[in-house]
Amino acid sequence: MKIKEVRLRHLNMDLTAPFTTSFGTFVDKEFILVEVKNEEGLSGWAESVAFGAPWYNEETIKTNWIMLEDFLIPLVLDKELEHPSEVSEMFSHIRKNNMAKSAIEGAIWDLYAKEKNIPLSTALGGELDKIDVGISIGIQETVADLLKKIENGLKDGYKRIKIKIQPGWDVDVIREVRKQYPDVPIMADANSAYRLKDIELLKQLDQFDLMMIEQPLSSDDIVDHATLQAQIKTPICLDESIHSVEDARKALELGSCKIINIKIGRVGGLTEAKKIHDLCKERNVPVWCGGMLESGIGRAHNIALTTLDNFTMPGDTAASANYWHKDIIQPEVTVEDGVIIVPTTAGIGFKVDYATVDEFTSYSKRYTK
Ligand SMILES: O=C(O)CCC(=O)c1ccccc1C(=O)O
Ligand SMILES: [Mg+2]
Repeated sequence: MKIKEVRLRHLNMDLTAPFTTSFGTFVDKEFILVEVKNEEGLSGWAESVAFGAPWYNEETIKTNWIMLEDFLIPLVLDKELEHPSEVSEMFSHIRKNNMAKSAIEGAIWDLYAKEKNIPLSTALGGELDKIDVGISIGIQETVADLLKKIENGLKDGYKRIKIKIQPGWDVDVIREVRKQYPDVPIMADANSAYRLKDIELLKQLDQFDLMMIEQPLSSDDIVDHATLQAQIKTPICLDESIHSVEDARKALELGSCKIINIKIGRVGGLTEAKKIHDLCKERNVPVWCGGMLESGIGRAHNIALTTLDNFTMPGDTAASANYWHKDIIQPEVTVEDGVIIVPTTAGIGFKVDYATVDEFTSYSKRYTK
């Protein structure tokens, strides 16, 4: 396989509703779409999940664009590749910038699967033909608004409800939700909003039988999380703190978490994501696939990854319509009874809708050797 051309596009898509986390509110999603082409003009696609501002991690759309243009694209253009797993090796001397790396690595995985005429899920070694998904609900203005969103999510069939929390929107809110829904699988995601000094408050969450609490403490911490996990019953799931299979190994060895949220972008690509999956499987630690408000292209990658058999908990890959007025793939991602049917056609398994891509593209650039 040889990459003869790379095209970067900058897109901006309006969300159907604002999405609020402890670190900020999204009303739209700006992102970079990566298209790689081989000698026959076949295209592979992926997106960067970096946000416009460095809220979730240190990367942004602009830092990703620069990393891609100055370092990552030149490393892959016109190189003979046997397998996409070589890409993360080629990038290994470049520190961090995982979302930028993942964006081009993912596009190469898609192209590889298309060249082989197999689904991306199969190329990754995934075997599930359908996957379970849940929904992530942002911080709302009122508890009534939250209960309404949960009702809609359950009506749509989602298999678990994730509730974003932050100081001031936590124990009392979850109590109300539990009162209304005593048996629904519920989890909370704090996006690093607490510190160990909040331990008494976090202990109170134990009474609600949550599936897990996601990333309660600092985004760069695995030490305090271990202290916290030893003192609460609710399983901790790490998101922001895990950037690699090595981070996962250390967190598991310290007892910092009992579950890991795998996000392809956060860990630098599909190859590393699979390694984390494999390590967790070996250690009987369940994983699930997180989301970054992706367009259909990122969503398709998440679906493919989730077909690996240790993705035993519902992920955040909700339907396209949960986020977008119109998605950039055909067909859009749909969810029925909390299940997504895994596509069986080559690569990501969804057609890229060029006209809609163009509609949302503000600028683009083409790279050749
Ligand atoms: O629905 C999704 O795509 C995931 C929503 C979500 O929880 C999220 C959205 C933006 C940034 C971080 C997170 C997160 O999982 O922490
Ligand atoms: Mg999270």
